[in-house]
Amino acid sequence: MSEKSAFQDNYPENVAHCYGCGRLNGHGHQIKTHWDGEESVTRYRPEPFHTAVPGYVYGGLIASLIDCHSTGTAAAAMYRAEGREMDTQPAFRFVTGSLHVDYLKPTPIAGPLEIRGRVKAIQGRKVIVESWVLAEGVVTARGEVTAVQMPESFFAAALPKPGAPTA
Ligand SMILES: CCCCCCCCCCCCCCCC(=O)SCCNC(=O)CCNC(=O)[C@H](O)C(C)(C)COP(=O)(O)OP(=O)(O)OC[C@H]1O[C@@H](n2cnc3c(N)ncnc32)[C@H](O)[C@@H]1OP(=O)(O)O
Repeated sequence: MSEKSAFQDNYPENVAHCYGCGRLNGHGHQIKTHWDGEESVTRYRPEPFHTAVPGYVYGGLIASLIDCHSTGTAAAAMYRAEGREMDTQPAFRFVTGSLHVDYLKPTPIAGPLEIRGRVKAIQGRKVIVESWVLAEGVVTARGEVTAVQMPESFFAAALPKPGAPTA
């Protein structure tokens, strides 16, 4: 069942607001990623305002797509490694420890992009994922992400402290 839903559809609510992949972020990219055998795949259609040089995609968007595609792949890979469905608890919540992107060719803004990923290694709490961006079947960018399972302290650090200024 959850192998058919997108990885991101299974994110618990407290990690479902990410600008790149959160289904609850109405301003975000809301990417959707699925397994395709041993690879993960996301399809995304850039908007005209995602322009860098006219006709080509802004590199920050490409980095964002690689980032969230890869962190989602990391989480899904942990479920696979444990033989668990993605909607079961406890959830494997990941954040980006490092993000590396090589821009190989200009990425045309017309038409859909495909982001594909593959797990390079699962090492304790971290998963290393390599991902690449294809436009019309041509690889235009390649990335590597080290995704790390969030320590419990992550949420505490993210929340405003009682009495702290809010603006
Ligand atoms: C699928 C279905 C359901 C899924 C269910 C939920 C899924 C949920 C997915 C949510 C997807 C959201 C996707 C948001 C994508 C962002 O945009 S996240 C925002 C950007 N990232 C951040 O803000 C992270 C900020 N950094 C931190 O919070 C901390 O530095 C970290 C990354 C959590 C690491 O802290 P820590 O765990 O205390 O660190 P530590 O114990 O020293 O390190 C753990 C391991 O990670 C390694 N590591 C730590 N930092 C780095 C680094 N920068 N580079 C390389 N390795 C590193 C360490 O070397 C160590 O490795 P080992 O020694 O164990 O081999």
